Amino acid sequence: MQTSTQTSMQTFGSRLSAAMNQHGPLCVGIDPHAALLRDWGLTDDVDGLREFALRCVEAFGGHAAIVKPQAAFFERFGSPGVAVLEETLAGLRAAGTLSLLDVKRGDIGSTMDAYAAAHLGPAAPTRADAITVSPFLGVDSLEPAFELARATGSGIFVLALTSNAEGAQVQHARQRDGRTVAQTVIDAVADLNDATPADRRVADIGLVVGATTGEDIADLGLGDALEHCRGPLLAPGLGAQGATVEDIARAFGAASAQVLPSASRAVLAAGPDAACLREALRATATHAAAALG
Ligand SMILES: O=c1ccn([C@@H]2O[C@H](COP(=O)(O)O)[C@@H](O)[C@H]2O)c(=O)[nH]1
Repeated sequence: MQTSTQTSMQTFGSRLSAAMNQHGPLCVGIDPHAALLRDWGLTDDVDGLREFALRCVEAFGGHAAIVKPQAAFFERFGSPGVAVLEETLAGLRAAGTLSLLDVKRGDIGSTMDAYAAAHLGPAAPTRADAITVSPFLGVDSLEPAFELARATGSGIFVLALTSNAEGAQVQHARQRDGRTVAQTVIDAVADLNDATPADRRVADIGLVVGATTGEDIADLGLGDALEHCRGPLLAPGLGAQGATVEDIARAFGAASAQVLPSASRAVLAAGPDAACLREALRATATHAAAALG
């Protein structure tokens, strides 16, 4: 039986869809690389990290469909860096902006339960509206995260076809039934999203499909499966990794309306001025909206 909280709770898919309509289909990353800290005139330490991350919150909060802090760049400073991550996520929440924490978690179910609680639990210090997860211990091992996401109106993005060339070693491999590993992940997510109302632009469980994977989508025949999975398709690799929004539109075809291109360095290079960062975000989001329809 549903509780009154569950019935009144908005799903992640509907919140994301509204944000994509309002701000354009773009996910902007907060990736405080050492080189970017230097370019912004900041020190490569936790003070520099905090200044960088809070400047991004100021620039993107209220202006982006969704913001994706990359956990690794915070964790490299240990617990003070994680405290900055908590502050960053809280800042985005206060601005009413969706957050997607890129942590790529994946483990046996009993441990996955704890990872889910750490990032999707209602009172967790590093809670986000959505997280990235790795399915390579089996998509079913991620069930505790799917379950908590359903209970809290959060989202999950499952790695399927990543933007790096090395991903092919695993993701293009074929199983006994002839399907690639990538296709198995996409089909499993389609099953999870099966009950999503037909009028919803995107469902709650998404996939990560790199913006750079256009030829692979075609060669592996994944276009239809991506469209039918109904989930948002996070497409990292825009800009710094060489992909353009036109590449994305060509590669994803009929699934283009579900695509959420993601750019970090390409937008962050406009810093450190918050107005310049916001302008770079707006220009990229406008371009993406025009290309993806
Ligand atoms: O397949 C993947 C999955 C995740 N990422 C992450 O996205 C950003 C990309 O940053 P750019 O500066 O826009 O290249 C980064 O956090 C990656 O870890 C990805 O690139 N590909």
